[in-house]
Amino acid sequence: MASQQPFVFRWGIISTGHIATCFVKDALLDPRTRGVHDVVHKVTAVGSRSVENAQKFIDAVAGGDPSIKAHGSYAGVFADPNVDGVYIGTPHTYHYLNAVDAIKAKKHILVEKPATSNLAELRSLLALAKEHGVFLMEAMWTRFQPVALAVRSIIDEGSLGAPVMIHADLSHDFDLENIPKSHRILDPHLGGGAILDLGPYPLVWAIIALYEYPSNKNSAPIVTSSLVKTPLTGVDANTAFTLTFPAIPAQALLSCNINIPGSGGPGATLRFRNGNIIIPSPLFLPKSYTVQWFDRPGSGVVQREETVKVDIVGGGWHYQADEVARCVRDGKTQSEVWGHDKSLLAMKIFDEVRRQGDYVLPEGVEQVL
Ligand SMILES: NC(=O)C1=CN([C@@H]2O[C@H](COP(=O)(O)OP(=O)(O)OC[C@H]3O[C@@H](n4cnc5c(N)ncnc54)[C@H](OP(=O)(O)O)[C@@H]3O)[C@@H](O)[C@H]2O)C=CC1
Ligand SMILES: O=C1OC[C@@H](O)[C@H](O)[C@H]1O
Repeated sequence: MASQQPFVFRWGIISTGHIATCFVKDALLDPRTRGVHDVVHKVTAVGSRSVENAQKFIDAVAGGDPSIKAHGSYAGVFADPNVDGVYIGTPHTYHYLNAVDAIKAKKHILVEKPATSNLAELRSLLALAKEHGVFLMEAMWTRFQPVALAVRSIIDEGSLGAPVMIHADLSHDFDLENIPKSHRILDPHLGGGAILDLGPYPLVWAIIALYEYPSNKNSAPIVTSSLVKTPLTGVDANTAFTLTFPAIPAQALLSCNINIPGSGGPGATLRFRNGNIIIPSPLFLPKSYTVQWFDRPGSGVVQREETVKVDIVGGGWHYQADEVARCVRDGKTQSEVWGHDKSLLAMKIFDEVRRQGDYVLPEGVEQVL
């Protein structure tokens, strides 16, 4: 019997910065190196604000592959008939406009985190995607990685009981004093600051452990937040936020910082009635997890502990690409793992965190209010 051919997904890449490089390197890896046989990825077009940069990117990241077309505009990629879907790797505050143009050209979309600058933009984008019948997913790569999938099944299996509290932090020292104020992490016009850039990662673990927990029934949490802004540009440098899920009941205590390194301790501790799950740093790409079981519920005395290490070939961005290809192949317009409800929830939380911390994006940045 002839073996079934894998589904080929043809990507157009929007922008040529850091994350676009990471994504394309992973997309070009042979999927069989991660045990994937049903989908493959082809990069057929790269769009940049300059055609020279697009070609340089193809030369540097894709070995100058002559089958990849260099476009001197993003619009060129949206109009390219050899593109099934686009990967959008521009700064946060461009995601909405870039995705709108792509949707109107009937391209499927994988858009970097955070999906948009605010909730209103995302609602508008999803309505447009629905109207045009295209697939759209926020690139929440961590949710598709082996550790996240394993943690989900350990929680489902039930021996840890109900979640009670999760602690999660992602910190990175961006050397704020020595980077230009126009850097995307500092510039409020680009949605700079900790919450929009790093916030999605502590949040993804709260979503896995609490929002997805069956008794929560997909309810949105109550949010509190506190921000310390950098005097350099006024964006949030240190952000703490809590999420309370009354239906479980359980809480998350989350933080993100752009002017200190990670603590070196666990990235996240998921605390249950009967034990803990410990996720090492960095929270966006954990390579192991530890499960602790107490001798009896609530005792805190660890009777058994298991650490599982995972091997990842590549940078870990390809798992989300596989999800996009499979969903499109199967005629879906959203992922069941990282569906629109989760991106909407994230934007709702980030809006509220910014509102309580009085972090207002400059006038004209948000396209929909
Ligand atoms: N999933 C992950 O692990 C990561 C995700 N990200 C996300 O990716 C996005 C981009 O981050 P990153 O790649 O680090 O950023 P970079 O600054 O490295 O790249 C951004 C690219 O966007 C394009 N661009 C379009 N308009 C502008 C503008 N006004 N200013 C600057 N660049 C512009 C440029 O490409 P060109 O000149 O070719 O048009 C530029 O190279 C962010 O939303 C971030 O949240 C970032 C890092 C890691
Ligand atoms: O998504 C991300 O993960 C790693 C961080 O260093 C980066 O700024 C962020 O965008």
